[in-house]
Amino acid sequence: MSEYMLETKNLGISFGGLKAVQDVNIKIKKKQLYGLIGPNGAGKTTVFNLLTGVYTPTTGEFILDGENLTGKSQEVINHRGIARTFQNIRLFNNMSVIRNVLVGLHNQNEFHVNPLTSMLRLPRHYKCEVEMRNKAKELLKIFGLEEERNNLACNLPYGKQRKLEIARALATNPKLLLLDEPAAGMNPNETAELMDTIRFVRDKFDMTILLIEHDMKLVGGICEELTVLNFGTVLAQGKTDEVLNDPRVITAYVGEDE
Ligand SMILES: Nc1ncnc2c1ncn2[C@@H]1O[C@H](COP(=O)(O)OP(=O)(O)OP(=O)(O)O)[C@@H](O)[C@H]1O
Repeated sequence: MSEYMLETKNLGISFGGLKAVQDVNIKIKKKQLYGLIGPNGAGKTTVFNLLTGVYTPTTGEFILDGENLTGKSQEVINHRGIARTFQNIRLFNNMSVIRNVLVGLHNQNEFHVNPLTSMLRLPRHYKCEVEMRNKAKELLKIFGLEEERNNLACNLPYGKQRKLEIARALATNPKLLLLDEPAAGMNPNETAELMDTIRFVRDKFDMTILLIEHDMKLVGGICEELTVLNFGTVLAQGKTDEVLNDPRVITAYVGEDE
């Protein structure tokens, strides 16, 4: 069995003539907290879109826990174990907090009930509903959202909406969690709390986490290894401290500030 949860091999995609992502090779060990960083427009979100089936790679492949998922649909990829959050939060705003998590749980085989059982409201249907609500409550408790479970998602403060998005992604029982700029728009206190939450999720669920982030404090604080993208290709890769001190990486970011 592979020691890696995710391997990408020469992953790439072109849009018209533009090679948005090219020859990206990343290996993420099981239970690792791994960062994907790089200046604006470097191709980070495009890599997430490739790994979740939003885009089909033009070149290369990606393997999750030994299974090649290249070319599979978004639903299949999610079922096989990749879940994500988005740069701009995408919750079901007019649903309650708990409903948002229940939507994620409905995706799981464990909770699949024969449609006839549901239609006829047979005991199995109710048992499943109760189990799902309990599971959803458990998840909300972990994220400190249990008290607000019946509020509308849109009424949660920003930091809590971010947490709810992570809870909903976890409800699909993934092997790999992709977080797209989880600290975007957060103040330093919220960011510090989020760092604790991400570490906790990794430890509690033995989760492998790949995150895109611009906040270097967060990246340096929690990521064990990094890949830096620049103009769609890998600029540097390896242990976080070494990568962040790599002169090529510093130059790429200085260029961004100008
Ligand atoms: N569907 C698409 N059609 C055409 N070009 C695209 C498409 N999706 C992404 N691109 C291009 O791919 C490049 C990489 O964009 P991407 O959003 O992945 O960068 P990023 O590193 O996530 O940037 P940011 O940090 O600003 O979010 C950009 O030049 C972008 O315009």
